[in-house]
Amino acid sequence: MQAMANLSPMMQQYFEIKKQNPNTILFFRLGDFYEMFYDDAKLASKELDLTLTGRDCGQEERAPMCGVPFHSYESYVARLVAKGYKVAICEQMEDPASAKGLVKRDIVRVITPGTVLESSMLDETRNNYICSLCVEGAEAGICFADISTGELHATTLSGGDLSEKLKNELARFSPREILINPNVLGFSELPKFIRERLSASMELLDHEDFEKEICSSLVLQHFHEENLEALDLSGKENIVRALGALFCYLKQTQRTGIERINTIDLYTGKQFMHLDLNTRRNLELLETMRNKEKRGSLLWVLDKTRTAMGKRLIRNWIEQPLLSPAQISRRLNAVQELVDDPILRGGISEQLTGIHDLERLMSRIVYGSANGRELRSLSSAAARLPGLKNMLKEVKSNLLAEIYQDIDVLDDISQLIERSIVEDPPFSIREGGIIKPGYNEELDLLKGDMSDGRGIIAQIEAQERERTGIPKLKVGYNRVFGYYIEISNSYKNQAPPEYIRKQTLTNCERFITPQLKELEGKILGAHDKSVQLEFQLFDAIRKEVAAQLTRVQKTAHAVARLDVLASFAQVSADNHYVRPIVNLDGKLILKESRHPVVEALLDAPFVPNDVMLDKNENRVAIITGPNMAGKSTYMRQVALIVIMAQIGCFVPASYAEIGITDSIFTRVGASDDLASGQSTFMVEMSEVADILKNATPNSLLILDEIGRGTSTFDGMSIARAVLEYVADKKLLGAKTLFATHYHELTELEELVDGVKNYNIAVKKRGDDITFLRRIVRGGADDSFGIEVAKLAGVPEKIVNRAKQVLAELESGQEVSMPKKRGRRSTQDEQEEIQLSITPPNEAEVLDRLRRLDVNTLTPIECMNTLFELTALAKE
Ligand SMILES: Nc1ncnc2c1ncn2[C@@H]1O[C@H](COP(=O)(O)OP(=O)(O)OP(=O)(O)O)[C@@H](O)[C@H]1O
Repeated sequence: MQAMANLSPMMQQYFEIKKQNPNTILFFRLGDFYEMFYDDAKLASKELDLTLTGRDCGQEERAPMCGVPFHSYESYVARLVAKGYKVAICEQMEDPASAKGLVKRDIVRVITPGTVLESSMLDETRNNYICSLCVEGAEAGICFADISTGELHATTLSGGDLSEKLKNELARFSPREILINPNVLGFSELPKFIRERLSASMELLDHEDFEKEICSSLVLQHFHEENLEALDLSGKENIVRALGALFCYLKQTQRTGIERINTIDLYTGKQFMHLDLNTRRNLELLETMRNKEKRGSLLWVLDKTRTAMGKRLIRNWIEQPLLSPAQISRRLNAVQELVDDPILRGGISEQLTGIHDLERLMSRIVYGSANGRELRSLSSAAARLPGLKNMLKEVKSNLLAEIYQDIDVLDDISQLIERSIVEDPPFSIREGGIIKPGYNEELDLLKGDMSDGRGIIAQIEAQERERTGIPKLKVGYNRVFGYYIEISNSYKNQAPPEYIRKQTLTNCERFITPQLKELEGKILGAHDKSVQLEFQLFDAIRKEVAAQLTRVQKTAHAVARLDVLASFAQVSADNHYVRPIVNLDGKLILKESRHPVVEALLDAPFVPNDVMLDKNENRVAIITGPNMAGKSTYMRQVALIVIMAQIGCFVPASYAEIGITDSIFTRVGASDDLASGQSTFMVEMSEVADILKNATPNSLLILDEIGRGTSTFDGMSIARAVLEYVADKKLLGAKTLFATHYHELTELEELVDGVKNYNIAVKKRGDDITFLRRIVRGGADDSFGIEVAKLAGVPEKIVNRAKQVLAELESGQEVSMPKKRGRRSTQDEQEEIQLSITPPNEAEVLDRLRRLDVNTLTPIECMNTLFELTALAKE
């Protein structure tokens, strides 16, 4: 930084910008490249595999530098942003302060993980949220904005275990970037959770950024309101603080375009079913636990949406089951209408198929970064809206009728774009070729001048050929000389004296003439003017479209809802789902219910089962039965069906009555959390503790093998105590499915009110068992663990020994040690080894092994031979 005076003006600008933005990688526009310098260049060269070069900057040492092409910068930025870096795009612009019209460089936008707008950097199926979190005392204001769609959600969290609540809320929205006030650091485990569980980047702001007065004026300014009442924000101080800090950050990074966030969705936890982090993961709502894949999740079964907007909304709906029977029925009525009318359903899905992502297109248009192609995409999406709306003309259900009202066919917008933008516009908006002939008279005149000029050039070529008698005379153009006359070497001596020689090439000479230069001035002048005018016209069209933001957003939301409802209807019709009857009396009655995901994955037919839970005699079902019988599948299917019903979808059963459930809690499987220093059993118990603290009488509890992580008696005692607690109406009395291998617990049916025993039937013949997958009343008397171990391929010797131990335990005897064998002969041992490894091609494998001389082989050859012999042995 020393000797700033020696630096070139460009590098001086660089250092000035860098000083203001020390933690940001500057992408500095130079011609057709974005260049990075010094530490940024070193970092980018490492992270992006770019070649590091040097640039002379007027200092002793050359500045380390690397660059990426302008037209493909997005992929490089995407890679840096995915790693949590911030990238600032610096563009050249005319400096109005400079009399000489010097070029000034400045940041036009900072791209951070939560502020990405470029479609190539976004996953169209999910929102890209930025979160702002303000904790003050026992309360937190939290908001989530997606600047690529214009959504903004905000709420207040308080009471209970605030840290757990925050984790749940953060996990539900899964933001890419989180702005926090210093008080958040009081929850020591939260930053770790943000980094490791959410893989989000975290920005610690100052207390002043959340200052009450400043934040409320920023919020009012943003929404053009006079007071907080108008926004329903009075008394919601922490939401205002979080919003203020968010708007300030967006203003600093985005510079323009944040006005597309024009409404706030102020939600409360009371609208939606409570699903904690573990439950969402255990029930595999959006992705599988093991591979984090969509295939195998509930979303995978339900998502038949056709648009990106629908894909994003269906995720939100699945994660937010409703609590109001009226709202659930509204969705169910719409789904019913679409299930009953396959022609309407098919037509809607056909029309939806060509509708591009209106929300994200509009964001880019409002931001000012959309090009001609994106405007054309908007108009081709809009062109499908009249057909779509027309299909809904006679719908009967309220929700579909509302969607019909909300769809604006946007014909003025599509007409404007159709009229003004060419069909296949270029990528760049600064090189012309974008505006249609006939749209603007002045542009047409300029283009006319250009083509007249080109016509005259063609005439000149013909005239000169005739006048000079040179048959190969040509008029050409290049960026250096402009228009010139080219004569091949064999005729160059015939060039008339008024031709001015400009360039000598190997085979020809190039000349200019005053007439050609005059014409060139006219053509190029017209070209520059027309490119300039095209850009201005395009910008004006873009702004005209941007002014229609609210209409497009409303339509986009209507399209998204229709898409999700049509998807639910399609899945329901395809899989013979039934409409659930939603009630408030807590009854959960299912006839012939199925697991929606397992039935879609299984090749064999799925065995349906009934469910009977209520708030009285059937509060708790203790489910016993062999391993592998289907206990977990059964319990999860009940939870998934409740969720499906409460998001407004039909359910996989022949009959379903669903009592509104305010929360579902699951404790399934065991997962170590070694990183946090917690053992399997510790994790299990802390999850159980959370469930018991947060469940209500209207919750559904899925408890799978509580207590299995410790010794039998400890485990069984804990399981029994938990069961007694959840069953007791005075303590909790929540509907519970409780799977266990502790058969002793089945005696609770006799002892505790509301407990019923069930088991999943198997058929035993000799040592073999067949899984019937049917749930029946009563407790099982055996877990058939040893038989299942045999099925799983545990060696027979061990299975036999296990049977012996079991028999001794069951008869109350002391377990005897296995009989010691006498010394075995070497022949016995060899036979045993041979028995255990005897492959079918034994002779050949052994023979080749004997003859193998590894010293003559390369390591690769050795490996290949080994693979070959292994394969042969297995044949
Ligand atoms: N109703 C059913 N119809 C057909 N197949 C089923 C059914 N229920 C379960 N299965 C199959 O049985 C497998 C095992 O089921 P599940 O994991 O639910 O058994 P489990 O009783 O919980 O076993 P464990 O006690 O060992 O945990 C499932 O992966 C599924 O393929």
